Amino acid sequence: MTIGEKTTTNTYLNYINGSWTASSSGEVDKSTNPANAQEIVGYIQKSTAADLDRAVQAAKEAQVQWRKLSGAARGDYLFKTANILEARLNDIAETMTREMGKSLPEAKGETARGVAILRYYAGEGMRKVGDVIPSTDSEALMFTNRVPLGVVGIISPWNFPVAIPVWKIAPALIYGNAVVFKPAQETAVTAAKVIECFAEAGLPAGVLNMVTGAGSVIGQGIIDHKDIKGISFTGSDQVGKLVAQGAVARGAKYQLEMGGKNPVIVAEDADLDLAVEATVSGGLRSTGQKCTATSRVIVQSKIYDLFKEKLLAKVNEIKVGDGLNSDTWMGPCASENQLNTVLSYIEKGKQEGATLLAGGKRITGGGLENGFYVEPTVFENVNRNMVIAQEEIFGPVLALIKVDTIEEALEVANDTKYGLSASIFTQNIGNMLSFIREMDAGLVRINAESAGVELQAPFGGMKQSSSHSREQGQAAIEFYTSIKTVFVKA
Ligand SMILES: NC(=O)c1ccc[n+]([C@@H]2O[C@H](COP(=O)([O-])OP(=O)(O)OC[C@H]3O[C@@H](n4cnc5c(N)ncnc54)[C@H](O)[C@@H]3O)[C@@H](O)[C@H]2O)c1
Ligand SMILES: O=CCCC(=O)C(=O)O
Repeated sequence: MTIGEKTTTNTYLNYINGSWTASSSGEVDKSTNPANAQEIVGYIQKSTAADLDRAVQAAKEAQVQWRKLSGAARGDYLFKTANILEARLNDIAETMTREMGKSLPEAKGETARGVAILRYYAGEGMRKVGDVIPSTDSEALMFTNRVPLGVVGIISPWNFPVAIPVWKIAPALIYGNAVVFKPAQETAVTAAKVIECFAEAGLPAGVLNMVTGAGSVIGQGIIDHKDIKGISFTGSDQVGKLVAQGAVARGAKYQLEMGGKNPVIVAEDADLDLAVEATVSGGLRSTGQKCTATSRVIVQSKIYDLFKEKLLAKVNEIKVGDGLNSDTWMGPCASENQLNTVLSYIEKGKQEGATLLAGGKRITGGGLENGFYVEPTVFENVNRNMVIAQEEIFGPVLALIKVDTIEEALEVANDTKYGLSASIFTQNIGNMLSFIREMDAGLVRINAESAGVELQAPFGGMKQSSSHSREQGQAAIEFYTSIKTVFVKA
């Protein structure tokens, strides 16, 4: 520890074959608080390929019995886990805020979402998994059944450290798979606390394993491991492409959920106060670090000036600070790397000729000097080809783009490689229908912000935002199982 660092630290271990275990490397990484880089939240294992191997072997052995349990019996473990997570909600949410910076109310909301996801998938153990299909042979019975993949590898990002792991682990388990989970190293303490809930629920040893460590070692190890039959990945499109290439090379199933460059269209007939509220919330909550965050604000020229004035008034009211403080609306960027990425995009925007209307700088005063804070930032005079209109920034930066017509708005909205989420504010049914029909995004929202995912509905993107698969709701069964068609004749 260097001088000035403070810690209440615990060291968090890997969870392998039902035991909390130190890495064979003997090395740990530290997880620090982005609101105050001198505070260490915990130490986490810097694992090796040998640790991963042990986890995969344990999962492989445990899956043999796990898949034989009824869906209801597997569901019971998820119900128990949900109750434990609910009882620990405050502690886990606080850890999340300390580890990645989002405000405590948002962290509590996310943890509560984790509880609801567990209950949803616990119930899924009692729902139908197949269909009876008429055979051409009148004496035969033909139907479909679903079988688990075996061992699945789960690789998750740092921005939703409870919800994303849970929305992958819960369906994987309920459909009879065993899991090897690699969380983002930035939020591995929160992840360990979530896994503690599964362990406390008495999940059989080996069914769920967690191995923390570098993406290039443990993530790549999951991609390459011959005994991992499916990989569910959420993260950047650069790493997602590596997952896809590696999985295809060895014939493993894979699922990718990646970035977004999500637009909101504000039509001239929109309720402007609602549109402003949703743009600020959708673009700047969680410091803009949601894959569904609004980053392009496409506004019809007739109401552009009024919308801009209202938007800037709201943005200027935002209170930035430590997410644990009750008056904080927006916390820091999740890491120094993330802060530097955001600042470099802001510089790029200025160089390309966009006009800075608000923010644009790191915040170092008022007790925030040890954190990775950036001002909520708004640009105008952005054209659709600029880097800030094309690349995912993953920070609190809004780019205003003026258009004349809804047709032009849709054309601009679709003009990126991404297609995750999008929203429109309008009262005109024709505009709504055009948007629903023509917007290339996996999630389209009318008169609602671009962020906000419901656990019972399919979630995923079009174009380069995803592998065209869907997570959550009943859609999850498509990834975590294979269909077996059964023909029976006495
Ligand atoms: N579409 C969605 O559902 C969704 C949700 C949340 C975040 N995201 C995206 O995630 C990104 C931010 O998260 P991030 O910075 O953690 O992403 P990232 O791609 O850097 O990391 C994601 C995970 O991949 C691991 N990883 C890194 N290198 C690897 C490698 N070579 N092989 C295998 N695994 C490796 C990381 O350790 C981490 O666990 C953004 O692009 C965001 O849009 C998408
Ligand atoms: O970061 C991706 C997930 C987004 C999400 O869960 C939400 O918008 O609610």
